Amino acid sequence: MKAIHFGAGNIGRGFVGLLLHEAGYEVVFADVNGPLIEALQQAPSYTVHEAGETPTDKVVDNFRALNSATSEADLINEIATADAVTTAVGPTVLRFVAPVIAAGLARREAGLPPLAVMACENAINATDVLAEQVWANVPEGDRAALKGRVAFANTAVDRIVPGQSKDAGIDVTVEAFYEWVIESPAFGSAPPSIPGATFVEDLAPYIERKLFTVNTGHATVAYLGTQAGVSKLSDALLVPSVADGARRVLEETSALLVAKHGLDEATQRAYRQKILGRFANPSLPDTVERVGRQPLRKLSRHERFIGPAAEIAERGTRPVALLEAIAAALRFDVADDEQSVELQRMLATDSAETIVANVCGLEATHPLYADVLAVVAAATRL
Ligand SMILES: NC(=O)c1ccc[n+]([C@@H]2O[C@H](COP(=O)([O-])OP(=O)(O)OC[C@H]3O[C@@H](n4cnc5c(N)ncnc54)[C@H](O)[C@@H]3O)[C@@H](O)[C@H]2O)c1
Ligand SMILES: O=P(O)(O)OC[C@@H](O)[C@@H](O)[C@H](O)[C@H](O)CO
Repeated sequence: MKAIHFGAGNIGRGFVGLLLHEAGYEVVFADVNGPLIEALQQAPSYTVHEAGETPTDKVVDNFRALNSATSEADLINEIATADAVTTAVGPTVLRFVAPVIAAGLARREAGLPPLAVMACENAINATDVLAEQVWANVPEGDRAALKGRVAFANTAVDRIVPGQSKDAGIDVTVEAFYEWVIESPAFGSAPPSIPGATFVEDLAPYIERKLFTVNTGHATVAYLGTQAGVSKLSDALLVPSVADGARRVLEETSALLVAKHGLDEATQRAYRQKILGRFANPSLPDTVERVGRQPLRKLSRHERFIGPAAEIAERGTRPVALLEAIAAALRFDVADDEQSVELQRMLATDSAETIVANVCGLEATHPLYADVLAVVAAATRL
């Protein structure tokens, strides 16, 4: 079995690549980072260090690596004969990998089993977004013929993989916990064989539970921690106001998830407590800068803050802790984060109305609008 994995970064090497390797796939990493690809090409293996109370090392071998910026023709041929394509490049990068997947499909022999395509990004229905972009790169007249050659499945991936130290090379330090949930109906009776993954009929409750608990909580700790002057993520939870803010945010999103998806309240309480414990793991060298990265994405309409806050407001409740977290997110000012710089520029030059419309995607008639407008107005420097 062969899998092409786009994005040989933290989660790519430390999670998706590892689980595909353990499932018996030969993994072909594709990335635009030239030095990273060269390092992977020169190494017979790399090690995933699971940090925690019982540190464990796992060795990944049987992989190859291709520079997707300079070896496009080779990559297309690899996709044409692969069993699976996965991505962990970031939701905004999917449109750049879509054309090469489309070209690989066009080369694929009709007799081969459908190519399993799974985007492993922190976003609701990321594979649907990728699929749309792949089909946009296939001439209309060819689409019907290629439909049977591919199966697109949404997934939810969960493992904290922090930024790696410069001397780590291609090895990766990760937390021990992981969860990969894959929506199965697209595969019919032949889902890919990935023993480390869980296959479910409907991903919606799983991706929302993950994004609105793990990622809402994580980002809250990052933004409140930044305001408290802390850099290491686990240290932020030692600040009582940060821990309290995260706890209250997760109570709000949990109430929504329980009401919306019928989750068991006690199970959800245990889930969020476990997650706060994962954030507090001092063996993980994670930072508020990484977890808070790309605040414009994180403040967008269907993401971890506005997404649940909007639904809570639609149900007639005011999301107080989420609004406090949004206020902290607006203050995220990190010089080497392009979106943070852009956000601060907007706060200095644009009206609150423009920012709420363009960043948060809320219409003036929405029940959350006035509250978000007030929070943004307090952060603008006009
Ligand atoms: N790190 C985590 O804890 C974690 C956990 C779950 C999900 N995720 C999600 O996984 C995705 C990747 O996150 P990460 O932390 O691994 O980031 P990362 O920056 O470590 O890795 C992303 C990789 O994608 C590569 N890339 C960028 N553009 C590309 C292109 N056009 N073609 C091929 N490769 C390209 C980059 O060079 C980089 O190596 C994000 O969507 C993130 O939300 C991350
Ligand atoms: O990757 P982002 O920027 O969407 O979010 C940052 C972190 O919250 C995220 O990477 C988590 O570590 C991960 O989602 C845990 O599963």
